[in-house]
Amino acid sequence: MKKLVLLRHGESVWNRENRFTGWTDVGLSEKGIEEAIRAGRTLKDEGFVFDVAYTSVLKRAIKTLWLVLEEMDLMWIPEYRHWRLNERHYGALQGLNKAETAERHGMEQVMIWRRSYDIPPPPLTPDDQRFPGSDPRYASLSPSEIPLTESLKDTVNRFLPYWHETIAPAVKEGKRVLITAHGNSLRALVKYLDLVSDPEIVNLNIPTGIPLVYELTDNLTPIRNYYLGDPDEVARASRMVADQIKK
Ligand SMILES: O=C(O)[C@@H](CO)OP(=O)(O)O
Repeated sequence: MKKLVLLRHGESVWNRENRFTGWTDVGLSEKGIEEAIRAGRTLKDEGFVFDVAYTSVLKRAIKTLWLVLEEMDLMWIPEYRHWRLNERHYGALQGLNKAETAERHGMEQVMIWRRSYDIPPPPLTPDDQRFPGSDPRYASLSPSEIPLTESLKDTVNRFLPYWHETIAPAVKEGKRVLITAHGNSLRALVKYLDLVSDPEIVNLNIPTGIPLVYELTDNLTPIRNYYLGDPDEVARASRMVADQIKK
């Protein structure tokens, strides 16, 4: 049996302000730092050890990884950062308050932008200062790989090549893998691993800073998954994510 641990970064400053974030590179809030340290402590107390870690090129996920590894006394293991693990690009919604956006456009529309599988939020224009085209960390990407917006389906499609080429082979080879990433990039991976249907994925919300453990067969078919946390607390935290568009 193989094990894989997924961890959404701790609360970010824009999570606290309830703003759509996407590829915006915001840091962790004080609470987010505490959540990451707690996640590291829990993993250590539960006897987890990692051989390698993967994260995005966004500092809220990188910092979460660092805090976890520090807490576990595993700062020496290899860490790989890749843009394919980034949060789903939120297009022209990036920076807007979620509840205010729902007031302006209606809950139903925002729910579609936020959670539908294949309808993306309104796109940025390439001259928008939020467009990541001139950010040096994306300099090696082809123009078609730099998003103006993304649906969850787009996120699945750009995440999976890295999963198949890099992460899955490491897990198959017996490496104990930790992935620290984002609410929607992890939803993309969960959708793929658990064969979640398009309508069902709408209801999946991943809370910040709570490790999600996957037990997998040698072929990486999921056997079961569970959060390392009190189930009531996990349910409450997931509901809070879902409710961010309510006032
Ligand atoms: O703003 C974002 O990038 C994501 C994650 O924080 O938000 P949501 O849960 O609304 O998809």
